[in-house]
Amino acid sequence: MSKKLLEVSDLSMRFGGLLAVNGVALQLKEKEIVSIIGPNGAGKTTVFNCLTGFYKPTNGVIRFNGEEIQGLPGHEIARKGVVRTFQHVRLFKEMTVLENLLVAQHRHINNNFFAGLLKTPSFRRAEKEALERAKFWLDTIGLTDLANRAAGNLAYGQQRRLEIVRCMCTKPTILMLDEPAAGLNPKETEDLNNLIRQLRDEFDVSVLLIEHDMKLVMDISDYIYVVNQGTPLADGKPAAVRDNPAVIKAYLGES
Ligand SMILES: Nc1ncnc2c1ncn2[C@@H]1O[C@H](COP(=O)(O)OP(=O)(O)OP(=O)(O)O)[C@@H](O)[C@H]1O
Repeated sequence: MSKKLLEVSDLSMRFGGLLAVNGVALQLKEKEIVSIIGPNGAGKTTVFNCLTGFYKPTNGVIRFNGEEIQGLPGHEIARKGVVRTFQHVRLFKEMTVLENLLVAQHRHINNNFFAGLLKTPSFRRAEKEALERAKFWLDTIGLTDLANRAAGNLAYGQQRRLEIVRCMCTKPTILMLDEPAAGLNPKETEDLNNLIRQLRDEFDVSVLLIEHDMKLVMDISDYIYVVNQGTPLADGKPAAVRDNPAVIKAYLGES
């Protein structure tokens, strides 16, 4: 049986009078793709923000590899191997495509100020490895020819893919994607679907996905959690969730 990586129980987040997340529980096992879905404002991104240390949850336990991580600062959670993309593209748009991937690895390269200043052999080696890793990921997503282009000048779908491999440069255990298909055309969404599967199959990441594109969610997810107004509504395998009357009602009730 595959190992549980992430275990969340009774997670709540209150903003003043608003209980944005109310008793959410979820699990993610090794090499699984798990989605969180729900109508607009359901609390999905707030769950991500709690898991990645952007918010300190009001209540609940978040275990990563058995260790409680709720309330830890974001950089510590990222260092443990839990990394994310955002709902809106957050690349360094003025920097080149390649530079965006190098910056992501600064922690590995610049870990010692004097080593950097003196360009010691270990520093040079780390720099070389970072460059090789960046080139590898550019090749994987077919952006090698655009390595020296400003990231902001890439097509939107390319920017989305670049953001994902920027996370991969830090060798994550859990990759969290917040609406990665938003704004993509059907071909780009298909490419995204293949990329996520490739990352899981070849690079052993486990994926937590927030997504509104139901075709993608139903196709790619091993398991789905549905939240509505901050509260867990249903969870199960894609077919069971798709046919769940409460889920259908929550979505149809939205329009
Ligand atoms: N920092 C904050 N301060 C106050 N309220 C917030 C904050 N962040 C989120 N909220 C509120 O919490 C609720 C849940 O928002 P959240 O962004 O988590 O929903 P979502 O399910 O990700 O929505 P969408 O699908 O539209 O992105 C909303 O009512 C939102 O206005």
